Amino acid sequence: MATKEFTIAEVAEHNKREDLYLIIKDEVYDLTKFAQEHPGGEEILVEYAGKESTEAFDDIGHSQDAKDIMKKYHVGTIVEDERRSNKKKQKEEQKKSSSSSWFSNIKSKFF
Ligand code: HEM
Repeated sequence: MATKEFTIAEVAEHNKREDLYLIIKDEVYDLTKFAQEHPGGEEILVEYAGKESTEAFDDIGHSQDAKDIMKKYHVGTIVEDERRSNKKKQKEEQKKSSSSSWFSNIKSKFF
């Protein structure tokens, strides 16, 4: 089955309780129906609606059960260019973070 590809901006439009998508590890989930049943509560999912939620998901240490449930709500994948696993993008982000060191932050305040 071909999976649908989404841009991050497209997922961001599904940011409401009645229309709730999340990104976890470059995969897109439609949790509109599941949110009410979520053992961690509906509110937390609404808070992350339309957003990248990988760290939040991993930090909780979700069980294998949770990982099985999420497969049911999978609706697609992030387009290759915007994936976190995209090596080119990782390099660009490294560059970005190294150029915003404490020194360049201070420098930019003065010059
Ligand atoms: C597809 C996405 C998700 C599924 C299927 C899911 C499913 C579950 C399940 C089954 C549990 C019960 C505990 C367990 O089995 O691990 C749980 C707990 C929880 N989840 Fe999620 N979850 C999802 C996404 C998220 C996200 C994105 C967050 C945070 C922003 C979150 C926050 C929590 C919290 C706070 C708990 C309660 C943990 C506790 O009581 O100790 N969940 N979730």
